[in-house]
Amino acid sequence: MTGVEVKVEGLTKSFGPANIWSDVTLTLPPGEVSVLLGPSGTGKSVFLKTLIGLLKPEKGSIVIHDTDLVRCSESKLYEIRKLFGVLFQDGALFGSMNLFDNIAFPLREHTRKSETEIRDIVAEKMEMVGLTGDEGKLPGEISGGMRKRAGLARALVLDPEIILFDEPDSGLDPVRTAYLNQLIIDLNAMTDSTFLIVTHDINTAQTVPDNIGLLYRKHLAMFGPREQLLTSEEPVVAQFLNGRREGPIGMSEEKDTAQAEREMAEAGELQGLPPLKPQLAASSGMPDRQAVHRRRERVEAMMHELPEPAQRAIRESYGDAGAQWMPPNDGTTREVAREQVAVTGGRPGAGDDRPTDIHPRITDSTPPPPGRHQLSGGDE
Ligand SMILES: Nc1ncnc2c1ncn2[C@@H]1O[C@H](COP(=O)(O)OP(=O)(O)OP(=O)(O)O)[C@@H](O)[C@H]1O
Repeated sequence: MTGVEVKVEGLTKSFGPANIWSDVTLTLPPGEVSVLLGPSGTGKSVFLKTLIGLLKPEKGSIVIHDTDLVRCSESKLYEIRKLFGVLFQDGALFGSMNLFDNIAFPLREHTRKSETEIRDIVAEKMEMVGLTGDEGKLPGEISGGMRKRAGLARALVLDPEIILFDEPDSGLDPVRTAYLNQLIIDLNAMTDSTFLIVTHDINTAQTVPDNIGLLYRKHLAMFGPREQLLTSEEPVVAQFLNGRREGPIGMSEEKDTAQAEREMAEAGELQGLPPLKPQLAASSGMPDRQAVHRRRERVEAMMHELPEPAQRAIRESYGDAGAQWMPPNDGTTREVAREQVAVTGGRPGAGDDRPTDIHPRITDSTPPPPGRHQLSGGDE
């Protein structure tokens, strides 16, 4: 099942007089993985809760399958909510139920499936997250990483078209986070669902998503292809990606502009961004990630809107083949560039006839990731 597009327009949310964010507009592309970043307290969790209709915004719309969640009836909202799977921070498992019953819970609540069907579905989802054999364990008897994976199996059990992850990496060590990130990419390859991940983990933001958004100063400061944020020269982005004190983000709120500018000037040499890391690819043996191909078409169409560093990074991420479809920097039109692709095998000016790969996988220089069967390793 392919994930669905989520179109958010002009969304504004306040609690009483306290405005959390205003005029948030973004589209989660179907089946792609998006990450939402932002300093603590900027309302990322509130955004997730608003998306699934648990909180009502004052303004704006959230359109899924032609239905505006903000304005639809309660019964329609109930139906639309079934399209969502949510992984809460702690997995949100029932402490007194074993993993099987926890994962079976949404099926027993929302469907009329027989116990035999439920057993098969639960077994399938537990296998997907590497928990086969742990059905009888209680949440209190397993590690935090396993609880996250059990929560993920439960989020998957109704075959959702959209999966929301609220800080999936919180409380996990870097190694478990790396396993979980690989699992997220593999699940995306298996399900082709639309993913939105809220995280503070810079490595997750650098290596997992196709798109990144940043909530800052009560607005969505940015949302676009991962390379757009990861190469952005905005001070707030540099501060966030480098985890520094110097910059516009303060301890409890944003600093005033004068103080931030003073600090930035003093720490001028710290302005740079960390090197761009390659995006994780699905593990070997996994289905091809369909989102990679769709995203490539989509990014091609919007290339001219992106800043030059982002364009360069995208081109580089596709390696030699990137020259095949990116508008060249020499003023040649896209049509001419396409002709050059046809004639020269993709490198304007190159006359050889090396074979071309129309949809090469995003390059990933990391060692081959673990297979599903290994995911439970080391968690006990
Ligand atoms: N139900 C509520 N009623 C009133 N205020 C709320 C409610 N839920 C959240 N808030 C406020 O909204 C703001 C944003 O909270 P939220 O948890 O979404 O931030 P966040 O960006 O997810 O933070 P963190 O990164 O620390 O998890 C906070 O000031 C919080 O106190």
